[in-house]
Parts: sequence; C-alpha cells; structure tokens
Amino acid sequence: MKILVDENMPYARELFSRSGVVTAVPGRSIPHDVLKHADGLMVRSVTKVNQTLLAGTPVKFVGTATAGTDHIDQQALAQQGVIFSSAPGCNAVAVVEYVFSALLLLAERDGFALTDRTVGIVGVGNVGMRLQQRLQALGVRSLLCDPPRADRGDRESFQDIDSLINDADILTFHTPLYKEGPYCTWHLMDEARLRALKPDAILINACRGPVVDNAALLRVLQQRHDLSVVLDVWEPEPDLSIALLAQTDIATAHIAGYTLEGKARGTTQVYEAWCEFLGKPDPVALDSLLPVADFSNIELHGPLDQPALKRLVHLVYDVRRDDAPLRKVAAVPGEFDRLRKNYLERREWSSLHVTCDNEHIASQLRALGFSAAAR
Ligand SMILES: NC(=O)C1=CN([C@@H]2O[C@H](COP(=O)(O)OP(=O)(O)OC[C@H]3O[C@@H](n4cnc5c(N)ncnc54)[C@H](O)[C@@H]3O)[C@@H](O)[C@H]2O)C=CC1
Ligand SMILES: O=C(O)C(=O)[C@H](O)COP(=O)(O)O
Repeated sequence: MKILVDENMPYARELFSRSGVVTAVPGRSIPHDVLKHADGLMVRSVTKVNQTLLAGTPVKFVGTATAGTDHIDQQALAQQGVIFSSAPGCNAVAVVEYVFSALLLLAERDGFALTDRTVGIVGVGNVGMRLQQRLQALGVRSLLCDPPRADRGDRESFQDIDSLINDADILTFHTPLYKEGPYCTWHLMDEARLRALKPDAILINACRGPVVDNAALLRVLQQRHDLSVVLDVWEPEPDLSIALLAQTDIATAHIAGYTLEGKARGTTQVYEAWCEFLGKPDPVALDSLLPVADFSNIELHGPLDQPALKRLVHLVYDVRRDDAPLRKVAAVPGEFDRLRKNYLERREWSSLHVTCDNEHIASQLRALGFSAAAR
C-alpha cells in the first residue's frame, strides 16, 4: 500500500508505515502527480479534497485527522467510491483549554470574575459540551444554542442564537462550517448580530473563520471599542485581514486544537479507520505514543480561586505565546502556515498532576480536567 500523509501529522509515519510505504507532503497544495500512485490519502484541514484532486488516481481511502470536515467534498468521494473517515472530537479538549486560557487572561486584564459572567455557547458538540461541563465545574453559568440537537429532541435546554446574543456576556462559537442548508453557519454572526452584542461583550471564534462575517466584524470593532474579540480562525485563511487582526484582543493562527494529545488522537483515529478499511484492525494506545510533559507535577497550597486557576492554566498553556508571534509576522506571505508547521509543543491540562490541600479541591481540579490528588 502507498499512503500519502500531510507532513504536519505527528506520528503518521510511525503508524502508517505499519501498513505500507508512507510519503509526507505539504498539505496546502498536494501535487496531483504524487496522488497518481497513492492508495490512501491522509490530510488535515488545509487540503481541499474534491473530485478534481482525486480524478484519475487510485486513492480508495481518504482520512482527515481533524474534527472539521468542510474541506472535504464527501459527496464527490462517495460518487467515486472512496471511503472517508474523520476524527470527531480529537482536539475538543485542546479547544476548550484555549478558550479558558483566553478568558482567564481577559478576566485578569479587565478585573472581572468568570463566575459573574454568562457564557453563550453556539454549537454544543464535542467542543461545546466539554466547555459547558468545565464552566459548570467552575460555577459559571452557560446558555446553549444548537438547533440540530434541539430539533433531534436532545434533552438540554437550548435557545436560539439571538437569545444568547441578548443575554450572554461572552459568546463563543463551536459549530461546523455549513455553507448552505437549514443549519447554515456561513456568516451566522452577521453585522446585525455583531451590533446587537451586549455592552463589553467578549466574542470568541475558534471554529471556522467564515462563521463570523470578518468584514462586518472589522466595521463594528472600528465603532464599538467596548467589545473584546478572540479569533483563532479567520476569513480567509491564511491571508487574514491585518486591519482586523489589529482590532482583536487575542489573535492566533488556527491553533486552538493544537495540543500534542489532540493531534495524536487525530492521527490515531484516522489510522485505526484505515486499518479497519484494510480489514486488519490495529488499535493504538495514545499513552504509548505521548512523551512525558515538560512540567508534570506541581503542589497547590491554598484555595483554588480564579487567580490560582489562571496560574495553573497558564503554566500548561498561555495563549499569549501564540498571539505575539502572529502579530509579528501575519503580513508576511507564508508565515501563517509556518507558525502552524513549527508549532511549539503544547500539552493538555491532564498532563499536569496537581497535589493540593484536600479532596474537595482535588475533585474540582479533576472536574476541570487536571490530574489531581489531595496530599
Ligand atoms: N480552531 C481549531 O483548531 C478547531 C476548530 N474546530 C472547528 O470547530 C467545529 C466544532 O468542533 P466539534 O465540537 O468537535 O464538532 P461537533 O461536530 O462535535 O459539534 C458541532 C456542533 O455544532 C452544532 N451545530 C451545527 N449547526 C449549527 C448551527 N447552525 N447553530 C448552532 N449549532 C450548530 C452541531 O449540532 C454539533 O452539536 C468543527 O466543525 C471545526 O470546524 C474543531 C477543532 C479544532
Ligand atoms: O480539527 C479541526 O477541525 C481543526 O480545525 C484543526 O485543528 C486544524 O488543524 P489543521 O488540520 O489545519 O492542521
């Protein structure tokens, strides 16, 4: 078997070489020629996989090591008899921890307690659900909007997006990008909705750039200086609007999902699907792949208040380490992708074991996603 993998897919060579010959290629522009000899194609979000890319190739299986699938024309793949698999939920924890890192930073900067704020979560799937659970563990109220789940009769209490805009102090987007259909999310946050945000609201987009109308956002931010904005994703990428970047409070290069765990889960999920496709199942234990984190044990003395949580969270991941480099190089062609390719290793909170004063704090830390035990 010949397998093409995106060069930004950790552990891909190691795993896929168990079943064939692996070639790693830059994902943004995979030359059609190299596909002429590939049986399997393993991509990330930057490769547009469609009829044109696959026509005349022997590719029988396409895997994407990502949660989002808007870069894949699944209908075309089905028509060509190509099997497709994605990696749902692989990096959901990473995105939640990105959101917390950003919120704790803004809370410290602006002097507010997260427990005094209401968070509106738009899109309550793998990311949104985990975000809600961790906010709940912290005692933060959240409001949920997810029309597909509401229509399926899921038992959460869902509201429409305009109610969230009305009531939420923080609005955070975690939907797929749908360009059409009953649940279309393209420019879901349009100019009218942006203008309707509450005074001093915080807007976060860590799903797909076009879910928020970026041109409208720039116009609104030029007039409304009370808003705070966190953008991990842009419309378009990689050539984002430098004017918009300058108006944001936190800006990153589509790396919210980039923990080592998240990327490794993505690769293993796709590898396991590929092995199933070959009829040779090969389950992979994630722990056998991951190295020990640089910081793995810490003692917390005293209560787990917001400042202590912020210090713990930022010990594992401080979003400023990704904000500053983007601001420096965003205007230079190619640099957005270079930041993503050379991404400094980042781990999830669970990689940090916290020893604390008592079981109550330990269980709260575990509910938040850390490893923890009372001393
Ligand atoms: N910035 C990054 O690095 C990452 C971005 N993403 C993006 O975030 C998206 C969400 O990720 P997951 O939670 O893992 O996906 P998911 O598929 O588990 O959840 C998406 C949720 O959005 C809901 N939804 C669909 N249409 C909606 C609408 N019109 N309004 C409100 N809710 C709607 C769905 O019903 C579902 O519950 C992905 O599709 C991907 O595009 C995901 C991971 C990393
Ligand atoms: O999983 C997704 O969906 C994402 O957005 C990925 O985190 C994006 O990473 P790349 O696939 O672009 O490396």
